[in-house]
This record gives sequence, C-alpha cells and structure tokens, in this order.
Amino acid sequence: MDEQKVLSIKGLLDDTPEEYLSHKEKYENSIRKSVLFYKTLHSTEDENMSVDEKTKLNFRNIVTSAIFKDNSPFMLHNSMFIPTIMGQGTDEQREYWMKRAKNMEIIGTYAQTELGHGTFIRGLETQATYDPDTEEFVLHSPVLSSYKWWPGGLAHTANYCIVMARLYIKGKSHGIHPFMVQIRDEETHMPLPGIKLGEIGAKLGFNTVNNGFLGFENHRISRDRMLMKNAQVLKDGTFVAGSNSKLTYGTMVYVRVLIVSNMANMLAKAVTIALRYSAIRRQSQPKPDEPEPQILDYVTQQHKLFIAIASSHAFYMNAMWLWEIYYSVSLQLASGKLDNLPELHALACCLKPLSTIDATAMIEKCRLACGGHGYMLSANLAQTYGLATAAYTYEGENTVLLLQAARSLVKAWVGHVKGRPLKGTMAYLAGDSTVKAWDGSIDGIIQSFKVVAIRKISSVVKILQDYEKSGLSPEDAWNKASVFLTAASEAHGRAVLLSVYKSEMDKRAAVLSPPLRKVLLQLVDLYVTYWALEKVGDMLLYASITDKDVDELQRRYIELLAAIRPNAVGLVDAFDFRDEILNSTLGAYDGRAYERLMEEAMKSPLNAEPVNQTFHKYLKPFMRGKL
Ligand SMILES: CCCCCCCCCCCCCCCCCC(=O)SCCNC(=O)CCNC(=O)[C@H](O)C(C)(C)COP(=O)(O)OP(=O)(O)OC[C@H]1O[C@@H](n2cnc3c(N)ncnc32)[C@H](O)[C@@H]1OP(=O)(O)O
Ligand SMILES: Cc1cc2nc3c(=O)[nH]c(=O)nc-3n(C[C@H](O)[C@H](O)[C@H](O)COP(=O)(O)OP(=O)(O)OC[C@H]3O[C@@H](n4cnc5c(N)ncnc54)[C@H](O)[C@@H]3O)c2cc1C
Repeated sequence: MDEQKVLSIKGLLDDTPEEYLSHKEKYENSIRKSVLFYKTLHSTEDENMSVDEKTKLNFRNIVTSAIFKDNSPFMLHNSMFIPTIMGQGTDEQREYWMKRAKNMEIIGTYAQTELGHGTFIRGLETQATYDPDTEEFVLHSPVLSSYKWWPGGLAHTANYCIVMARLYIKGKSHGIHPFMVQIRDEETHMPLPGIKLGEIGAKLGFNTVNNGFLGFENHRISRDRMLMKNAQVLKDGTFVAGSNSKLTYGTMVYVRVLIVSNMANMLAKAVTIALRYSAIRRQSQPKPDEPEPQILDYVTQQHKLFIAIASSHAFYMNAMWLWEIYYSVSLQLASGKLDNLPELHALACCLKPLSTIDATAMIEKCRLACGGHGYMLSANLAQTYGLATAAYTYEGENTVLLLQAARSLVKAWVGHVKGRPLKGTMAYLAGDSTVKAWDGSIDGIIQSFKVVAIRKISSVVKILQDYEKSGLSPEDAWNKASVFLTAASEAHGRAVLLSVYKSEMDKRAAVLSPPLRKVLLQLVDLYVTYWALEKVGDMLLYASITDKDVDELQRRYIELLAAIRPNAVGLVDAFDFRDEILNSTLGAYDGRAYERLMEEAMKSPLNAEPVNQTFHKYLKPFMRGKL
C-alpha cells in the first residue's frame, strides 16, 4: 500500500483547517473525505490482498490521521462493527453481513453504552423480547437511561448497528446479547419507524466521529438478526447458552489490544512534533557571549521528551507481543478451548489502561514542552491529546479495567498460596519476593519491579482478608481496598511493560547493526531507569535500594539523556511520519515552524479582511460613547 499515492488524491487534505469549520460543516466535510478515502484505499488494498487485517487497520489508522485532525465517522464501522460480525456471527451470518459491510453497502456501528450505563454492561436496559409467534425480537428502550449514547457514526452516518441488548424470553432475562439492527432506510436514509436517532453534541474531541443516541419504541427485527455464534434462541423460544457468557465481550478485548499500538503511534506523533520543534527553537542565553541554545539542549527538555520516544517503543513492542497472544487465544477459542481467555483479558485490562494513562500524560507534556506555540491548534498537539484522552475512558474506563485485572491477580495469588500453579505472565508471582542485593542492572531493576508487584498483590490480598475478617462483606472489602487493588494492577502492568520491552528488544538485537543496537538499547535503559526513579518510593520500600543507589540511578539517567541527545532527531525521524500525517506547524521535517505558523495564521477567516464589521457596529459607537 502506498501512503504517498493515497495522500496525493485531490480533496483528501483540507485547504481550510478543520478548526475553522462549523460543527455541521466539520461533519459534512468528514463524510466527503471518508468516502473519497475509502474509495482510494479500496482500490489500493485490492492490489495487496496478502496484507493481513491488522496491518491494513494500522495503515488506515495512520493515514486517517492525515486526513482528519480529529477522526473519521467510519471509525466504528471498521474497528467494531466488522469485528463484531466476525466474532459473534454464525458462519451464515458472517457470510451475508461481511460481504455487505466490507463493500460499504451498509455502514454500521457498535451500540452498547447507554445514558445510564457504560461500565456496567450487565446493567444495560435496552430490551430485546422474543416473540415466538412471529419469530421476532421486539427492541424497546423502556426509560431515558436506556437510550444508547456515544456510538461513533450512529447519529447521521450508520444505517445499521450492532445493538447490545438484554434478551427476554417468556418473561425471563437471559443476559446481554448482540443484535444486528437496521436503523435507517437504505434508500432515503430516514430513521425507520420506532427508532429515535440523533447526535449527542460537541465534545472535547471526536467531533467528526458523529457520536449518536438511539432509542427504540417496540421496534421489531427478525430472529436471524441476533448474532448467534455463542448463545442462540431457537424458533420456539428455547434459549441455548454459549460456553462462556463473556465471549459476548470479545470485540472489546480485540479493541483493547489494538489501543496499545494506537497509543504507541499517537505518542510517536506527538514527540516527533515536540522534538523537531525543540531542535529549531532557541531561547535564553545561559552563557553571555554565546548564541541562544536550541531548547533541546536544556536537560529538563530532554527529560520531558526522551521518555516519550522510549515509551512509544515500549508500547509498540508490547502491542506486537500482546497481539500474538490475542491471535493465538482467538485460534484456541475457535476450537472451543477457553483456558487462556482469562489471562488475555487480564493482560488487556492492564496494558490498555497503562498505555493510555502514560500516552495521555506524555502527549500533554509534549504540548507543554512547545511553550506558547504548543497551545496553537495548528501545532496539532491539543487535538492529539483530545483523541488520546478519549481512550482513557472508551473501551473500558481505566480504573474499572485495572480493577478487573486486580480480580485476576487476587485470584491467581490466592490459588498460588493454596498450591495451585501460576501460568503465563503471572508465573513470576511464584518467584522470590525479595531483592537480595540491588545491582542497578537493567535486569535487576526489572526483577525489582516484579518484586514490587508480588509484594503489592500479596499485601492487598492480606488487606482484603483482614477486612473480611473484621466483618465486611467481600464486596465492601473489595471497595475499601480498591485504591490498593489498582496499585497492585499497575505494579503488575509496569513489570510486564518493562520486561516485555526488554525481552522483545533483546530478541531483535542480534539482527541490528551495532550502532543502531546501541541507541535502541539506550532507550530501553532510559525507560527502565526513568521508571525506577518515578517509583523510587516502591523501590525503597520493597527492593532494598539505598540512598546511594538512588543517587547512582539519577546520575545514570542524566548520562543517558546526554548519550541519546545526538541521536534524538534521528530517532523521531525514524518514526517516518510524513508531514501530512503530523499535520503540524511545529513538527514538519523542514523545520520551518515560524513560516508555517504565519501561513496558518493567515488562514484564519478573521484575516480575510483588514477591518471586521464589528468595528462599525459595536466598537466605534462604543468608543465614541454612542452605545
Ligand atoms: C496493530 C494495528 C493497530 C491499528 C490501530 C487501530 C486503532 C485502534 C483504536 C480503535 C479505536 C476504536 C474506537 C473505539 C470507540 C470506543 C468504543 C467503545 O467504548 S464500546 C463500549 C466499551 N465498553 C466497555 O468497555 C465496558 C467496560 N465494562 C466491562 O467490560 C464489563 O462490564 C466489566 C468487565 C467491567 C464487568 O463485566 P461483568 O459482566 O459485570 O463481569 P463480572 O465483574 O461480574 O465478572 C467478571 C468475570 O468475567 C470475566 N470477564 C469480564 N470481561 C471479560 C472479557 N472481556 N473476557 C473474558 N473474561 C471476562 C472476569 O475476568 C471475571 O472472571 P472471574 O473472576 O469471575 O473468573
Ligand atoms: C470518545 C468516546 C467514544 C465512545 N464510543 C463508544 C461507542 O462507539 N460505542 C459504545 O457503546 N460506547 C462508546 N463510548 C462509551 C464508553 O465505552 C464509556 O463511556 C466507557 O465504557 C465508560 O463508561 P461510563 O461512561 O458509563 O463511565 P462510568 O462507569 O459512569 O464511570 C464514571 C466514574 O465511575 C467510576 N466507576 C464506575 N464503575 C466503577 C466500579 N465498578 N468500580 C470503581 N469505579 C467505578 C469510573 O472509574 C469513573 O471514574 C465512547 C466514549 C467516549 C468518551
């Protein structure tokens, strides 16, 4: 697939910056571009049938960021509607719906969250009541809080959607299931009878994603519209349960896995912008007779930015590794083997939150590192932050996911204490829970993070048990210990992020040229040292580190910043973002930041005329005392 070819298509890139359009114009422009983009990609991708779905998605995602400073209203069609058909449909349903969805004969979204419930899926109130007489489901939104709220593309783009609704048969509830629902007429695009649709309004970001609301008034769909790969409803109303009700949550696991690589990408973009700008920006005069230095030569600036480069590498390595696990568990699920699903779920529930928490904070740091110019929308750091911080909430709010991970960790620890074996990424919990002698090596520090995780998990299990012994119910004990539970999950997640980054780099080290290997391993060292210092309290508490060791770590960190400095620009250039994809006045390859800032300023509609009409209407009479 050729990025250059895609981006040179006329009309894909805006002449007027997106931020100067009205809310309605933004949507209309985004639809125009989405269609053009799809047509371009479709023809490009057809030439590359061997390219796997993940690579295609990644490519689309990266190019999308050039075309939309925000995002595409087709986003949910590709990232959740199609994957849900694939993951939840029977063979027959897949064959029918995939053909239509892939060719964009229909446009869909994933409607799960309601006004009243996002996190608590079992609390969803949309009803799907089976009527055996007509062999139909009756979809109904009984109360305002049951209205679907948030799905991307739902407002005015999609004509179909997957609706997650509570199934009732003969008055009995059978849990939440996915239904394929047509919401608009295929010819006129009018909402179908019994369907109330609209847009939810302006947001911090995602303003071209067309997030919508949806309510049902006894809207009927045929029985074959329930996606029945897992659970089924037979014609006579017999309910056949799936092997595990959590398989219905499969699309969310898939997207959580993808989010980790998406964060690597967003962070790489932000740090490319901030770092290139830091190389051309000069400020202050530390030495009286010398020119102003590049701001990148200030060590505090390096401290803000180099960790973002290393984190992007760490997320990417972890994302690729997690994807392999996802892929192999998916194959196992297809053959009915569910044993490794809990571990995949727990991993996704650690890595999705940690990658979004870190990426969001570091993107904001990149923006702040650009001083005043970072505040300009034309720098494209504010919008990147807006998109990243959305991922903190969507696809499972971060605290909630960390608590899900904690549930698995607590279960694993309690089992371990009872003598049950620990598996996979939790196997290390069976290891030594003390660091005998701190040696300051990378492997030693990673081992210390594992010890921190073991100690935090074992400690929180003890706290839970003590709370229960004192008379609290398990649920109340859980809530009371939840701050420590999320800390235990974070500690486990940090141990995973650090050790996977290191081991994946080690695997690749042999095929790298010595100079490249050296700089990439410096990034690993920087990442590990940075986090040891960030978590120095944990290190002091659990890893028998002394104040002298901390002093050495700090010095090593500063030496690493100095060692990386000569390669810093090269490292962000190596992310290889085209200027169109960075979409930033500050981050372009040629370094002409001031010229671009002025060129973009001239695109402001206010600069189209020397005197604005408000002068004559308000200012002049006001200043003359006539208003
Ligand atoms: C490389 C290519 C890169 C390409 C990049 C492409 C770009 C990528 C980015 C794409 C962006 C897409 C935009 C997306 C927009 C947002 C869409 C949404 O938010 S949509 C809306 C998203 N909404 C949300 O995410 C809602 C978040 N809420 C939830 O997920 C759930 O309600 C819950 C998990 C919190 C609880 O569920 P509940 O039913 O109350 O469960 P209980 O607590 O009673 O029981 C827990 C038991 O179940 C187990 N288990 C649970 N889940 C799973 C699972 N998935 N599996 C397996 N097991 C699971 C759990 O372990 C435990 O086991 P045990 O201990 O008993 O043995
Ligand atoms: C930009 C964006 C796009 C989205 N797109 C879609 C979409 O396409 N389709 C879709 O269906 N949904 C979508 N969503 C919805 C999203 O999935 C939910 O907002 C998300 O799952 C969080 O749920 P909530 O809003 O109900 O938050 P809440 O659960 O109400 O969270 C509010 C607070 O309560 C806390 N909390 C809640 N439960 C617990 C608990 N058990 N323990 C401890 N603390 C708790 C949370 O930590 C948080 O601090 C989107 C959201 C956003 C922001």
